Amino acid sequence: MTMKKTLTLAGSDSSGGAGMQADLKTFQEYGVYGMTALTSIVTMDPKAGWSHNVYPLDVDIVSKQLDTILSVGIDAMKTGMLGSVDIIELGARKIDAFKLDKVVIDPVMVCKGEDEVLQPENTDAMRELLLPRATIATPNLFEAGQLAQTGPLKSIDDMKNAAVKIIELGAKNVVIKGGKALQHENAVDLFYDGESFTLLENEKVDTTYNHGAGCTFAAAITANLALGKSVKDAVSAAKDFVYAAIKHGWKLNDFVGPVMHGAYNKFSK
Ligand SMILES: Nc1ncnc2c1ncn2[C@@H]1O[C@H](COP(=O)(O)OP(=O)(O)O)[C@@H](O)[C@H]1O
Ligand SMILES: Cc1ncc(COP(=O)(O)O)c(C=O)c1O
Ligand SMILES: [Mg+2]
Repeated sequence: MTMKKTLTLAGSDSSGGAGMQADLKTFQEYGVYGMTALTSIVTMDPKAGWSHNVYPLDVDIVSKQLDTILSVGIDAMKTGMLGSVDIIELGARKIDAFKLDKVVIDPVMVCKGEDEVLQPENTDAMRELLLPRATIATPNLFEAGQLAQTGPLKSIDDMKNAAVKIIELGAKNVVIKGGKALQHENAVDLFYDGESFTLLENEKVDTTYNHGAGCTFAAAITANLALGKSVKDAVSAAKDFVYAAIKHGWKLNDFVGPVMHGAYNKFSK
């Protein structure tokens, strides 16, 4: 039996809901074979309100993981938390060297519940080196404002303006996640392919158990691309997948509630 193969170049979320853990759980739900190049390890401090610490890995270790995986070959890839500018540069070089053409860039800058950009120096490198190589970029509202350098996005018109800038910066497609952050009765995402805008909407689930939603969404897009869907269809399928995951989000402890990565197959099919 042959399987479609996917790569995630991402960080480890020790609490299991986001990062490469979310990616692998999502790939499994789609029946694609997931491989991981780990960039950084994130720990949470239970004595300090679950505040996050990021430990980037040495770029040589990341490079060796990528060589292992790319020697096998992949059908699609995603990036998540990248850890350092060196790792971003490495990712860009490998995308070029292996002519990777289904590339989902999830430009992770913040973790939910944290209000600071974890590694500000990475933002410029992602804008300059990864957007031009993106089949699709999947920023949340905050990240889209940072990449497009428009300041905070507060409306769908602001999202459209930022989407145009992100395409000008080189991404072939972009989906800006309005999610919970946008003041709107629904959870609205804006998809733009450089020609027309499409709004993806569903009910806004009233929950704080949404840890890992963005990673799960980007991983679902990646899996759908690997399976041969068009970019637009992959995004639309991923939106339904992550909606179910959020709807069935659950409490892990007093600080965090992850999405239920497998909820779509369990409850919505
Ligand atoms: N409360 C919610 N109800 C329904 N969908 C949501 C909710 N929060 C986020 N989403 C959706 O989940 C996906 C991930 O978005 P978001 O949580 O904003 O990303 P991130 O985790 O990167 O900040 C998007 O499709 C967004 O619209
Ligand atoms: C390793 C890692 N990647 C990505 C994220 C971002 O997760 P989300 O899907 O909630 O945007 C986090 C947040 O904790 C993380 O720890
Ligand atoms: Mg995110």
